[in-house]
Amino acid sequence: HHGHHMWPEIERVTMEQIHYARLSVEDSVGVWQLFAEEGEMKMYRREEEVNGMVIDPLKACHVVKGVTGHEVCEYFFNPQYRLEWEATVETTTVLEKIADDTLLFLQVHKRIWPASQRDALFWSHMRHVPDDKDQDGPDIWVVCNNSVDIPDLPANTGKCVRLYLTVCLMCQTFVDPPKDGAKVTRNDLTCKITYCSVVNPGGWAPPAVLRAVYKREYPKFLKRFTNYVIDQCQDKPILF
Ligand SMILES: CCCCCc1ccc(-c2ccc(S(=O)(=O)CCO)cc2)cc1/C=C\c1ccccn1
Repeated sequence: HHGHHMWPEIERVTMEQIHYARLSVEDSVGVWQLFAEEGEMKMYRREEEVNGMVIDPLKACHVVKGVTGHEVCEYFFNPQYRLEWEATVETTTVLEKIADDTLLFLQVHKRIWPASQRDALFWSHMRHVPDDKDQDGPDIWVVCNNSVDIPDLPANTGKCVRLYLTVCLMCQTFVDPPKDGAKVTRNDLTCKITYCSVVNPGGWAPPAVLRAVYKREYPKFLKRFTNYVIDQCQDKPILF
């Protein structure tokens, strides 16, 4: 797929998003505001507007037992599972298979009153990156979703307002070695999940409405997704 015309952007954006995902909220530029906390899940946002439109960057940190980062990324990336965990998506279509690990999606989201309905056109790339810090560090799996403009699929021609997103799901897997060389079981697995997103809603939507939607929807979104993965994996062999 390195010959695909989108590949240089895919490579650049993916590596840039991994960099941002690895920054802890403490030492990131700008003030992160903790806006939701449920058990191990902590959700932060920065309040940012671009010409009157809310584009609050979001960073969610979560720790989940019993699954690997590869499994979490597989269920996030693979379109066949999408509608089972994504409650705000009405339709999802793969327009192009850029590579085995890279797809082009057109996605229509459910309308959220009082705003108009949104769609999203984005590439999605899944990648395994060895932790360059220390060789025996946890391996990292990521899925990066990034909006693209395609002349043949112009924005805002139908019923939907085109939203623009950059999303990164980064997962680090930690294995607690079991006693005296016993087989690793799911109880020995811990997955540290960092979900970053910047969404430009496209057309104007009242800032208070958008912030209320995100405050309500994002915690539900991440909890529903991670519970779905735990449920799907529990009686399956571990995918490292
Ligand atoms: C007024 C409404 C404006 C649009 C709201 C909205 C914006 C973005 C998105 C969204 C959320 C997750 C992704 S993804 O992580 O890439 C996975 C692929 O689907 C892509 C897009 C959705 C929604 C609509 C509701 C909403 C808001 C948060 C969380 C969940 N739903």
